[in-house]
Amino acid sequence: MDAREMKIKAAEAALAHVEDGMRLGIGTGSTAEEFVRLLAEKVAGGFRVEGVPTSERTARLCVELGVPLKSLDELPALDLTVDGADEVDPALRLIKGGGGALLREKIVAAASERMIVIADESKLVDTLGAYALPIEVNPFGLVSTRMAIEKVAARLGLSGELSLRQSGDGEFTTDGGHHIIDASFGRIPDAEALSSELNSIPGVVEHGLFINMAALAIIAGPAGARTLQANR
Ligand SMILES: O=C(CO)[C@H](O)[C@H](O)COP(=O)(O)O
Repeated sequence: MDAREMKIKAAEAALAHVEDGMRLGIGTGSTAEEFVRLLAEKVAGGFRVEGVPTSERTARLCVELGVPLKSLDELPALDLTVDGADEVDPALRLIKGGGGALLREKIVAAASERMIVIADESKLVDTLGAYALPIEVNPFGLVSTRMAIEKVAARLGLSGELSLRQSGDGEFTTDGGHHIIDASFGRIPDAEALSSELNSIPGVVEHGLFINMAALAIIAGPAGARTLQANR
């Protein structure tokens, strides 16, 4: 089974949690897109859902495939969000934002009764941090914000390269008009402490640590999909 097939397996298993009439947060990335494709097939067969996309990219795919969309202001409380992740640890702490949508992803997940994460098994780790942590920052005062990130990281015994994400023609810009610093801290032993320290920096708009948000993770490997439950 190749990586795409594993993503499809995870997406299929997540679809089993979606009930007719649900208000759904719809994630971003290649795994979430497999979910959108499967959801669109069900919608074409008469299944009713209303989706809130977590990015312009996801919105475009939903429109193309006929998945009905609403804005989060129109549907401010959602039943379920299904989204991918860059890393998942055994406590279902996540690193997200590889696709640059972490701010809307976190807002949508927080507005949802439940979040289900779907991923292939390469995303499952013992400790978060091998994947560089995306930190969404306001373009104003970028150098000061970067220094503040280095300072809080050092207080927690973390260091590593902070690189401003680039796209083809300059700095990568998120759907909200911000930039992303990818922080290669390596192992993050205390994700909760890093999360609250980063939240205290004014120029940090949001970061990719999702803690106490996912209720279930559906992880697909060559033998099929298995479900991990959060112990809360
Ligand atoms: O957080 C994300 C986007 O901001 C994605 O969920 C994450 O990057 C995983 O993407 P993929 O399913 O393509 O591996």
